[in-house]
Amino acid sequence: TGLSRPQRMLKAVQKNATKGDPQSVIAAIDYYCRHKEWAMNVGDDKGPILDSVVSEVNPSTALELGTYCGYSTVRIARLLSPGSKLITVEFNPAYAAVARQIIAHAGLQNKVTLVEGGSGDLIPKIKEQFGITSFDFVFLDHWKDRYLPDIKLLEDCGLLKKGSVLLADNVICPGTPEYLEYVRNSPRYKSQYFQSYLEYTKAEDGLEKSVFLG
Ligand SMILES: O=C(NCCNC(=O)c1cc(-c2ccc(F)cc2)cc(O)c1O)c1cc(O)ncn1
Ligand SMILES: [Mg+2]
Repeated sequence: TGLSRPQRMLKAVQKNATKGDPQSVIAAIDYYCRHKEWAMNVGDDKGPILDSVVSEVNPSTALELGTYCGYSTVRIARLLSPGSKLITVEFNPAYAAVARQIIAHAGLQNKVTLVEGGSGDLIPKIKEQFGITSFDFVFLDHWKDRYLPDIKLLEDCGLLKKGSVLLADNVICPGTPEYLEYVRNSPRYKSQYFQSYLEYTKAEDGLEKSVFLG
């Protein structure tokens, strides 16, 4: 049945983006998804909000849950200071295979570690496997019903510290009601909603930024 949607997106990047140029990779994906076929990248409406939070935090250690094709991985990694690391977790091997090639096309493979597996299984192993004590920044963009259990897991594993910033995609569409209720009502978080649009559409969506208070 030919190429998958992620594989078609990869071909568009390889055809239209300049190797080693993250901005051209981002532009090629956004063009493809807006004019050819929709895909669940954070996109060019929410993307600048992601960029501004990453730039403000300037994380030494960052975690992304839900790589998909690597679009937000490239957005985040291109803004990291030298010596900083982004770990990105993807459950779906087909997605991970495309993401590795898109991240490499952008020339960001040295800043990114892509780990294949379920976030619930991998999070408890991160300290020992990567020698990371805590994350300055976490981007949540994976299965929407995993957002809440996974931040509780991050808390329990001691991977968040005072000031760690969580940024969650899709809090309106598809929606993450339990997660939102938790971060907005917990005394352990200071939460803020950034209204935007579902990628490449006119539907409402937004990002929730939550600072861990320790
Ligand atoms: O689907 C897996 N991950 C993507 C999570 N992300 C989403 O589901 C997602 C969905 C949407 C979305 C919004 C409106 C709509 F009509 C349809 C989809 C938008 C987004 O921005 C997302 O981020 C997945 C599969 C698998 O086999 N293993 C591990 N993960
Ligand atoms: Mg998303």
